[in-house]
Amino acid sequence: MSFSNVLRNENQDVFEKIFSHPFVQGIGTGDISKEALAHYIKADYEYLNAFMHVYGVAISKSSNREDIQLFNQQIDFVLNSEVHPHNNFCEHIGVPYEELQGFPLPPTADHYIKHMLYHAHQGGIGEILAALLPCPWTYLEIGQELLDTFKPDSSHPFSPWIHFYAQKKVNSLTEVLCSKLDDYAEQASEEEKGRMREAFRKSCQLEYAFWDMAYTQEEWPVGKEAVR
Ligand SMILES: Cc1ncc(C[n+]2csc(CCO)c2C)c(N)n1
Repeated sequence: MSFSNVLRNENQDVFEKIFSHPFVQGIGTGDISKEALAHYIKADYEYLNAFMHVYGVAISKSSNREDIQLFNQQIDFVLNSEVHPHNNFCEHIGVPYEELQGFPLPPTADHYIKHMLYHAHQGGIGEILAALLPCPWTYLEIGQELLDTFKPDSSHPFSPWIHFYAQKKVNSLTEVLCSKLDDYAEQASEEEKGRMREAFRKSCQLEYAFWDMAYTQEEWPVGKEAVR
């Protein structure tokens, strides 16, 4: 079995918890509060900025053009395509996207980006890929699950979001990251593979926690007002 499939299998428990989370199920039923959607968009906009920084660090550690090309393609997707699912949520709640940008991250999203940046700076390309992979992989499977279960048509408020993540392009972006991770895993020591497994699992847990953060509209318990 490939290393990426080992990672996927040993995190089946967390993937299932993500599919059944009330925010994710709410995308399927079309029923989520406007406040939770706005909270999600505010945090995700900043999260995606940090995600591109992680790809930037990966580019700086790349030793060949094939890897640079792969990370560049992922940045292009985040920059130019991921605005579509965000716009779907924004249109639904009737708030312009621009009004939800530039907010400080709540604790869980802050934890998630710092976890990825830690592996970006401390690890090699294999470890960075392991930390990044749950991000497209969980969204691809959420899209596929919601498409199969709810079969949204054009009257469904989140049909564009569901179709976006269930699409072939997200599948191929995930597959290419998996096969690159498998290449690096073949050369990696047992210790390095241990760090990859740890990074992957924590990102899965943080994907779950991110949905929960948006659903509960998590804030810092004290000192929320910015100090300038
Ligand atoms: C918290 C959070 N996790 C995952 C995604 C989805 N996503 C982010 S980047 C990317 C492309 C992979 O390079 C995909 C599919 C999101 N928007 N927010």
